[in-house]
Formats: sequence, structure tokens, C-alpha cells
Amino acid sequence: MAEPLQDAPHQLHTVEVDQPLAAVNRLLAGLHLALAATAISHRGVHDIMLAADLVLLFLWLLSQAPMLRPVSRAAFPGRLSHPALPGVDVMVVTADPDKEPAVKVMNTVISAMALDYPGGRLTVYLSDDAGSPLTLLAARKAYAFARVWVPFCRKYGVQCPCPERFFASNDQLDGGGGVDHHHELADDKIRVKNMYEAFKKGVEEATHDAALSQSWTKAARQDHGAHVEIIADKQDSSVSNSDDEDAMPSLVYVSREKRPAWAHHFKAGALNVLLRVSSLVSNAPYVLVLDCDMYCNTRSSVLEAMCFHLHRRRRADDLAFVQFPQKFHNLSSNDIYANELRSIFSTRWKGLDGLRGPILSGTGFCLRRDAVYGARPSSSQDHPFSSMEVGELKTRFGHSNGHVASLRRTAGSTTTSRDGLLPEDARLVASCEYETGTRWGDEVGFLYQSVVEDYFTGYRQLYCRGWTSVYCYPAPSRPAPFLGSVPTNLNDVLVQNKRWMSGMLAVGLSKHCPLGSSLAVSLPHSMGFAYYAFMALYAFAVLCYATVPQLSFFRGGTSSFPEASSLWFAAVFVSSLLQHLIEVSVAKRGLEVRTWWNEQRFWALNAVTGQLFACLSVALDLVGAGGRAVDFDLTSKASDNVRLYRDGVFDFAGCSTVLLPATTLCLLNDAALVGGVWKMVISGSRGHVSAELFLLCYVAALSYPLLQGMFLRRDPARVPAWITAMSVGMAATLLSLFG
Ligand SMILES: O=c1ccn([C@@H]2O[C@H](COP(=O)(O)OP(=O)(O)O[C@H]3O[C@H](CO)[C@@H](O)[C@H](O)[C@H]3O)[C@@H](O)[C@H]2O)c(=O)[nH]1
Ligand SMILES: [Mn+2]
Repeated sequence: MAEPLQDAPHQLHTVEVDQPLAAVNRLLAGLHLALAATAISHRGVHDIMLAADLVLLFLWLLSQAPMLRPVSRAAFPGRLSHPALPGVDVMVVTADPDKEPAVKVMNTVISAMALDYPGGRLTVYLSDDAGSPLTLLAARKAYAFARVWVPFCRKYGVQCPCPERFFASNDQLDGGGGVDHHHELADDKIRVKNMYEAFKKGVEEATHDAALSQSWTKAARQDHGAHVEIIADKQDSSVSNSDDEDAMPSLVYVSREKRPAWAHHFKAGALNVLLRVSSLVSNAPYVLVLDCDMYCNTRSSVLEAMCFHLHRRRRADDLAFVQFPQKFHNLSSNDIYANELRSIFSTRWKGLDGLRGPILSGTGFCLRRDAVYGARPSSSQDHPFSSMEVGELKTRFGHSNGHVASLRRTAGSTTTSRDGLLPEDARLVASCEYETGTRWGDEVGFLYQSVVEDYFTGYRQLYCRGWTSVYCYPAPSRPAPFLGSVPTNLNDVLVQNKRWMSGMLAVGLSKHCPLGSSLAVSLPHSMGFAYYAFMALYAFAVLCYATVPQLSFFRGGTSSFPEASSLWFAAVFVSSLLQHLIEVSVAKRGLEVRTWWNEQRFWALNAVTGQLFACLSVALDLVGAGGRAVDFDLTSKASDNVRLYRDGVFDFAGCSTVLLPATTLCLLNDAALVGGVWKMVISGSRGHVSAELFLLCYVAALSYPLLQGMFLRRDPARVPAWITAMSVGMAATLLSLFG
């Protein structure tokens, strides 16, 4: 439970429970539960629809746990004592120079170097899974530019440390600090902007350099040795010794070894290599993890995180991480793919924060190093690993002497000088075989069992060991601390969702099911986790609701809603829509019908695409027929066709089989609607089909963009013809067999 704090002048942060919202949420939940229970009690027992309703009720119950106690927090970084600030290692991960353009990645790197933090205590690590010479070259250029950019940001108190964003935005938005510097600022700004343009041009030219790209084939990305390079020069080391506030942060490039025969465990594997390499170089007690497209948008985030980490707790010192929300710079105002993840970052995480903390969200979090190494909160007061024998440490952490020594030192006491010399074991800890026989990925570091490494690591590694976390959400008037990019075509969105859903469902169905560990955490908190683990089961419920009523309406026979219950079901339906509308409007601070509708539509679409395929792939895995384990398909950050997304038009280009169930069900629904109404007109009978008729109309409205994409659009981004053809065939088969 969060501690209630008074805003005393020395207080580093405050927390407040949103009581009115909590009361409204509880009232709505109580009402909905009563209605749903009544409706379900009227269902026939041998009905598959009963199963669908129970699944919906189960998921709804889980989803309510984080609604009951939403909190908000404020941090006061101005009250921190700078000499006491601990070191922070920023970890940026990239994997593919085609999908993740170098200029964007470098903007993230540069923005992290320009954070408002003593430069001598900040080290930025860039992991490049492709081991691309282009990325290394770009990183060197980025460092050279940062030598100008970082002092510029410090001098003028620039707010947005991401150069691309800073130069693109309106001058008024971020003119930097003091008015007295006005002229100087204008001149300097032009000078630095020119340098930025030159840097960008250099990187872009290198991208198109045939020799450079040919030297690095697709095969080489999967098959290369380790390369670690400290990108800093001698000048810096002298500065950092004299005044570490003004020093330049170091930049370290890490490309771990990759061989086709070795499992590399995607992002979790990359982060674990960075944990080890950084333990040899700076060994900061805190790490800030950033996806390569998630640039820092304010400079104060790490200081804000420190307000929580450095606060002395009356009870155990158990804060593992401070999570910031994921916000996105390329969201459309008409966000048809529900890319904003509003439910997660604007609603549920605030509620989980009122329990024991939000789910670790992959990027934008500031984490204690010892916690992710597997320590427990009680032991972390002094050196958590100092009581372990060297032999025991080596079985857990591997045989690098340098790394083991780092574990036994007080966190943060850096031994390595910043003279650019590579520590002895740097290549060893980045090699493929280093983890063999150790506990990495299993008990140490980011965990490997699930592709959604953040979700699983946060749960297993941190919460189940007794750690807590906080959610640092900016006040409405403040800019987002970090900004990332969202996929702008439907296929990317669905494939991304499929990865998330299958990763989480696999956790839910494993021995690590969150509901099984409710004693280790708390029941509401584990329910909050379990909701995401089982979310893919919406697929089953939506599939039932998108076939059974349709077929029975088409047949014109008995309704799939017993007569006595129709009204109750209507009430449940209305209450669920209302609950959702209120949730959206509270999060968006105003009535937001369009967002509500976009979310309704995407929820239904995702259920029968990403979530359905996630269920299938997890089921295949469980029976041992899964073949290749769920892959980490990278989302593209190269914004190719943003126009359609901006205009609120679905971009179906490149859609794969993932879309097929959705288009088939859309056709089935529309054909049943037309056929059923036709039969009703011919026979003149009305029966008691009003509930069904309403449901079919609602589904038709939700799925209209699919119908449009199949038959009414002529542009290249319409639904691929083969999907349309197959959907027609499948819908016709279903109708002729069961209709
Ligand atoms: O083998 C890999 C795969 C991915 N990445 C990096 O991981 C990050 C996230 O990948 P992305 O393709 O952007 O996935 P998203 O679905 O956008 O990421 C979300 O979901 C992931 C879990 O599936 C989390 O790790 C992320 O933090 C979260 O933003 C990127 O920087 C990648 O470069 C690697 O370094 N190595
Ligand atoms: Mn991403």
C-alpha cells in the first residue's frame, strides 16, 4: 500500500488516492456485477454462450481490481541533494537498422546523454543486436554531436533533450532557461542546429552507402562476434575527474555475439548482456531502460525517479523500479488502432500503483540493479551478494571475475576509470556461451521464458520476491517524460498484439500463473496481473458472440438469448458500454466518444485476430506441436505510410492470415443480418429476436471498415484480394453448414 505523505518542504514526493474516482468505480462495478450475475443466471446450462459469458465475467472481474484504488503522485526533484545522487546506467536497445532507422535511434541516445543529471554519474549503453557497422558509425557521430548538444542543453536549461524534436518544435515551446541569454541563445541555437543537420546528413549518407550496407548482410546480423567499444575520448576523463556535474556522460556501444545455433532471447538477452557489460564499466546501482525509439522528452525524468528511490522508507527498502508511462509522438488524433494504450497507461497502471505498483512496461523505467539480479528487498540494505561464496556467485552469475567482483562491491562504487579502456572481460560477458550453466534468464536478470519479458520479469523476479514499484505519471500540464512511436499499419499492430497476448497467456497457463502466487503478492494485485495473462481468452467469448447469434438469427429459429433474460442482457450490455465510456472520459479529461468507439472497435477486432492467434499458438506449444517458439517480430519504426493512419483510414496493406478470421466473421454477420431480416419480412414473423437483431447491427457497425476494405475501396491499402476471396468462401461455408 502506498504511504500517505504530507507535502512537507523536505518531502521528495507525495501520493494521493483519488477518492471520488475510486467511489464511482466501485459503484459502477457493483452495479455491473449484479446485472451480469442476474443475466447469466437466466442462461440455459448446456449453452456454449454460457461459457462465453462466464469467460467475459471472469475477465471483467480481474480487470476491476486495478480500478478500486487509483492514485496519483508528484515528485520534487528540486529538493534532491546533488552530491548524494547515485550513478545511473541508461540502456538503449536496437536490433535492426532497417526497421529502426539510425537517426531515430541516435536521437534516443543523444536525448539520454542530455538528461539533467551529473554527467560523471551517467553512462549510456547502446545494444545493437544486428552488430551493424552503420549503427556503430552513427553512435560515434552521435557522441561527437552530443559534445556540443549536452553543454547547450545545460547552459540554457533546454526542456526537451531530443534534438530532432527540439528543432522541429515551435521556439516558444522550449526556448531554454534564462531570458538574459536571449541573443546568445538565438545564435547558439542556429549554430547547434546546423551541426545537428550535418550530423543527420552524415548518418543518412552512411545509410545509403552501398559499401557499408553490403558489408553487412542479413546473415551477418545473426552471425557475428561480440564488439564492445567505449565511445569517449581522453579529454573527457580529465573533465570528469575535476567536476563530475559538468562532465560528458560516457557512451558505450555493445554488440553481443550472435550465432545461429544459439538462442539469443531477444530483448531480454540483449538487456542481460548490457547488465553484465555495464557492471564492468560503471556498475551504477540504477538502470534506466529505453527502447530505441523511446526518446527522452523532458530532462528531469531520472531526477524524478530518484525522488522515489532515495526517499527513506519507514518500512522495508523495497522499491524496485519507477515506471513512467509510454506515450507516443506519432499518435493520430483519430487513433483507429487504439495505439495509445489508454487503458494501460492512463487508467490501469494508476490503479495498480494504488496496490503494489504497475506492471514493468519494457521501456521508460528506472530499476535497481540488485533487484533485477535477484536480490530480495530485506537483504538489499547492505551488499545483497556479499555473503555468497565466490563459487556460488559464479554458478549464478557466470565465471567472469570482473563481473563477480562488481557484485561484491557496494553498488555504485565505480572502479573502472573513464579513460576509454575496455575492461578485460567485456567480450567474455557478451559472448553466446557465457550464460550456459548459469542462472541468467531464469533467476538472474531479465527472464527468458516469455517473449513479453517485461511483464514476466516484473512479476516473477520483482513482485514475487517482495519488491514494490511506483508509477510516475506527469501532471496534466506537464509534457510526457518519454515519447516512442506506434506502428501505423494494421498488420504491424495485430502482429505486435499477437506477440504480447501469446507471451502473457503462456505465463498464465504456466506454473507461474499470477493467480497462483496471490499469497506472495496480494489478491487484488495478482488479479491485476492475471487480467493481462488471460486477456487472450476474449478471443473465445468474442468468437461465440460473433457466430452463434448470427447463425441462429439467420435460421430464424430460437434465439440465442432466452426470452426471460433478453432485458437483463441488454442492461449488462449498456452498463458495460457506460463503464467503458466513463473510463475513457476520465482518462481523457472530457467526454471522448470517438476514442471510446475506436477502442470498442479495436477490442473486438483484436479479439478475433491477435488474441485468437495467440490462443492457437500457445495451445500448439502446450501440446508440443508449436515448432518454432513465438518469435519477437520487431515493430517497424520507419514511418512509411502514416497518411492513412493520420486520416483515420485502415491500412490493410500487407495484411496476413491474421486478419482472416475478422473478415470472415464480418461477412458472416452481415450476411446473417440481411438474410435473417429478409426471412422475417417474408414470413412476417417477429419472434423475440430483438436482442439478436441489436447485437448483429452493433457488430455490423463495429466491423464496417472491414466490409469497406473488402468491397468498397479501390486504393492499394484495401484488404488484399486473396483475403477477401477466402473470407467469402469461409463465410458461405459456415452459413450453408449451420445456417
Ligand atoms: O531481439 C531483439 C528484439 C527486440 N529488441 C529491441 O526491443 C525493443 C522493443 O521492440 P519493439 O519491436 O519496439 O517491440 P514493441 O512491441 O514496440 O515493444 C513493447 O513490447 C515489448 C515486449 O514484447 C517490450 O519489451 C517493449 O518495451 C514494449 O515497448 C526495440 O528497441 C528493439 O530494438 C532487441 O534489442 N533485440
Ligand atoms: Mn516499440
